[in-house]
Amino acid sequence: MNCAALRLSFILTLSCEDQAGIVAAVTTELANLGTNIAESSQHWDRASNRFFMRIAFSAPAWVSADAITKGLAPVVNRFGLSSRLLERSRRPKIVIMVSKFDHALLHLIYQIRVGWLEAEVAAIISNHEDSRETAAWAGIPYHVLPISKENKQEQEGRILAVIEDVGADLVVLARYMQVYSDDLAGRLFGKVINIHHSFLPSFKGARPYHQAFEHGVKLIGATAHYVTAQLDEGPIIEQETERVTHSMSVEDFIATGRDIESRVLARAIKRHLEARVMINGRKTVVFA
Ligand SMILES: Nc1nc2c(c(=O)[nH]1)N[C@@H](CN(C=O)c1ccc(C(=O)N[C@@H](CCC(=O)O)C(=O)O)cc1)CN2
Repeated sequence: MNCAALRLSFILTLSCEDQAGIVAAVTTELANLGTNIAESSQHWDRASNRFFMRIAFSAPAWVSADAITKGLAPVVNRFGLSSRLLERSRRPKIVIMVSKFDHALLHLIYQIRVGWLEAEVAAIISNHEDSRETAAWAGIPYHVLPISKENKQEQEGRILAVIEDVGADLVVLARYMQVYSDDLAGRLFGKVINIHHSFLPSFKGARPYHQAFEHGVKLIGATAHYVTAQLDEGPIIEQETERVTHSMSVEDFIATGRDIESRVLARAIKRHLEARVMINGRKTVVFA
């Protein structure tokens, strides 16, 4: 009999103030629960004196998530752990938000189709009609929610309704060019990833390629980050840059940037969905 068929996969992430004995206590309890550890990563952040850990493990099918949570409770209380247990039995659901530029959206659909990104696109939300055909081709529900200064609050309520209706685990802003209100950004903190088309913290806000072009930069880049009320200042998850030269136009910057944006966003989502990203104040810990 294939023993792997009778096991469930979990990921445990935890953080706390650094102190001795955390790894030993956690792994001992996991062993007592009959689990097999497949991957373990740790990081002590000197600046904040906080300890971060990510453990991927499998458990016999009769060991439920509740049993693991109960078994770990004494360790959680002893060390004051902030912990999260993720069961990897179902594909995570994502909602992708897009405006007019669809390169990042198309790249995500492709990476899911070829199996590199394990996720289900439960819905696409846009403030424009431009990606309706793409959604129909991919068999994904498409919600057009036009936005204006007058209807912003109502439109954001409809965004929330879609996210809640489909049970989204993550919202992806794939060049969605509208600023989330402080309320929406706050309510969804840690659950919304944006791709900004610059090497942050340079060139926040609108038209970063034009800003970069005017500054005569020799590198352009893209940054995937969690969305916060402070525009393009959320905890950074993934970045990449590429060289540019004086002979390139701003249109060349935009064309070069499309591939960088798509790759960076896809890597950030993959790492988030695998619980490899832990928020550490205004920064992140990203376990490879
Ligand atoms: N609260 C937040 N909302 C959003 C963030 C964020 O970090 N926090 N990221 C943006 C994406 N973005 C850059 O990556 C961005 C989007 C829009 C603008 C902007 O100035 N938009 C104009 C309208 C532009 C248009 O309609 O074409 C505006 O809102 O007045 C700047 C940066 C997503 N939201």
